[in-house]
Amino acid sequence: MIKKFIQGLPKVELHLHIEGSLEPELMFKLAQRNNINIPFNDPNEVAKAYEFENLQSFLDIYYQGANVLIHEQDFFDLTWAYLLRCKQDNVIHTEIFFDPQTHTARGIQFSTIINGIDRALKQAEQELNITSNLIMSFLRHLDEDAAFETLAQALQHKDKIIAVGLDSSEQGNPPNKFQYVFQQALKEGFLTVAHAGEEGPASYITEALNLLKVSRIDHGVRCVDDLELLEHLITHKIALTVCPLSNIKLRVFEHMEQHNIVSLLRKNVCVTINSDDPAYFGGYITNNFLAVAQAQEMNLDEIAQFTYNAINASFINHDEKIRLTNIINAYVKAFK
Ligand SMILES: Nc1ncnc2[nH]cnc12
Ligand SMILES: [Zn+2]
Repeated sequence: MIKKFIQGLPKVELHLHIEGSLEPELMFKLAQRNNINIPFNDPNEVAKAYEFENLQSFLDIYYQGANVLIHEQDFFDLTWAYLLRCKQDNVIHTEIFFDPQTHTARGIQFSTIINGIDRALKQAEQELNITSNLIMSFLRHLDEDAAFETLAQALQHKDKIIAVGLDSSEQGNPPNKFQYVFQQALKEGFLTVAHAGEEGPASYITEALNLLKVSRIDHGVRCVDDLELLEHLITHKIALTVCPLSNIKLRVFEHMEQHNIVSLLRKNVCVTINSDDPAYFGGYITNNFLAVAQAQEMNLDEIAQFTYNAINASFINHDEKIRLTNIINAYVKAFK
């Protein structure tokens, strides 16, 4: 019954890297189409290579996979494939990241990337009834000057980007490294988010809140190491976009039974369930819900609360939040 409830539940995703939705089959297709060499013989071999020790061992393979993305149509195809998966999973709204520097470093134009992604998002609103927002993420292993350059490129596409974010290798690359570029992004009217407290310490979460003025924290599971911070998150309703299967694959937690997301939910932290890089971590959003529910017993109201939290933490306007909340209310009522 729980499984059926989760499958049918309308969902909102807030933490998805579009490059992380590149399935091995599409990677192969694009490699052939663009004449790019990849170090695998077939899609099965790719999937077998996805055994990770930590965040860095994943990132090394993830950036390599992105090399097959060259033309605007490639970025469209990548995004469209993800949106079709969203439809299957009953996702009604999604806020996705893209990493422009992964591509501009290879000579791909910023406009090629964003126009392909944006075209798919607009088509999904028309044809699939899925709304979306796009978040541009800076790579934190690069320096702040490179982030400033990327921000300058984004200014021509302000209408397509709602927020800036911060991702890639967390440890040793604290939020304070990017405080001036985030200040500038805020001045330009972008909202801000940041990956913090995934592998890095709770102090990175505090820094992201204080220096980068983030509206929500991506991952943030290490917040439990600082009780004052935990209280702050609860009082100020600051959302964490948690990615359960990612956390297991990257060994943030050893087993799903030990994951702290359900305990955080019961402490009234605004936690949400997301898929991060589903092509690499073995599951889209429904599978993330199922994996948590299989490992830790929850009732239907607790499961639905993840979606209510995601609606509240999303970057849609008040009227849209009410519209989506009513959709969930109707689903929960009909199911019971
Ligand atoms: N889980 C993750 N953490 C940091 N950077 C990422 N880029 C893609 N997935 C990421
Ligand atoms: Zn992420």
